[in-house]
Amino acid sequence: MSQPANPTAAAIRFDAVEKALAAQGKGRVVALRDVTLEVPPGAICGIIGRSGAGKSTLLRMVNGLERPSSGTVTVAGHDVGRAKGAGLRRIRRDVGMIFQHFNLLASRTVYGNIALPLEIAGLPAAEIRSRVSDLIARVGLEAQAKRYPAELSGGQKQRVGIARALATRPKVLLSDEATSALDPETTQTVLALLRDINRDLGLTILLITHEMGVVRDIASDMAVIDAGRIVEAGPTHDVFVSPQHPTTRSFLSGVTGINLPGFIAARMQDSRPDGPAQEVIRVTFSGSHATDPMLARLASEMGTEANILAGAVEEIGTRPFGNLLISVDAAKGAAARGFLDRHGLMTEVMGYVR
Ligand SMILES: Nc1ncnc2c1ncn2[C@@H]1O[C@H](COP(=O)(O)OP(=O)(O)OP(=O)(O)O)[C@@H](O)[C@H]1O
Repeated sequence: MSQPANPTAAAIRFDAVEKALAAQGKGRVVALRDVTLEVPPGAICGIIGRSGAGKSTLLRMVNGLERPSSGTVTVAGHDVGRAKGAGLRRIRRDVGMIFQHFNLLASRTVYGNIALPLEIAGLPAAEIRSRVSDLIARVGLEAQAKRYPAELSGGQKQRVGIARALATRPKVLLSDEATSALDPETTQTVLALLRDINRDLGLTILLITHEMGVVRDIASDMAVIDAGRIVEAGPTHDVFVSPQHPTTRSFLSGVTGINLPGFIAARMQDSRPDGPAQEVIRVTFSGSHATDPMLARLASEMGTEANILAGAVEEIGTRPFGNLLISVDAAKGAAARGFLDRHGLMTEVMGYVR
């Protein structure tokens, strides 16, 4: 078996991973196909996909809950798929996990839940006390330390989950839809906590989600999974600016503030109609580009008036990213796009309206 040239370079690495599962009545289901993906140390990597795309299967391979049918999964250079016994336990200590429904023990307090993995690992009582106190402070639950899960809000429960996952000082944190059961405001506070942990502890985070907003708000890198295949991957900013795959685009249309007004969407058609029509163009820009002067120049230099239909500027990481939907006279569409492209904006024809 060939080994990667520098097996420690990536925190997590999937090499040509396939996973076939025996499904009742359906024969074999191929959950993952030829998955190759590298997560650099210290990255926050978001994996997005629809229900059944294979996200959970992919995540569960990182702590050995699933083994590849073929291919290799390594964590910090250790082959998880082939590890057994003490070797597998050692890898699992390096990999913490948090869950959508928190998976806390109802019979234990906040303190007791966080202490559990340390008790299992057999740490001395004094060491457990000191570590748990530090973790409780880190996740901001000092006032709740003696409470039971039933007395906590969803956000507080997830904080306990995060503290428990960090107890064994892992190198990697896996997040299985950790904010899916939370309201938008609580989601933001939990994502902020994960960002702090990533920054302060240098922890690599691999998270799965079906929400592009989560990827936008936290992930430095992302991959899109569709029917068991990685169809697109790269730095989050780059994927947002220039999505290549239809699945990525469909996920993006929900978050980038570029949904067409209903009365236009209803009249859109794919091909240019005969007679006068408007071409609807998506304009994407990143960095410090300002579109206003560019649209003014489009009018003054090209004689093409653009109607602004929708738009939003957001921040991904620390870099601005903008999306604008405009319409121009279809007869001048190609020239307008050429002008905007030449000036560093990216354009794409969305369709036509009469
Ligand atoms: N234990 C299993 N036995 C048989 N098939 C399975 C098993 N687990 C998952 N599958 C199948 O593998 C495919 C991928 O499932 P997986 O749970 O990884 O997707 P997912 O993207 O996490 O979906 P969701 O977001 O709904 O949890 C699906 O077709 C699913 O039905």
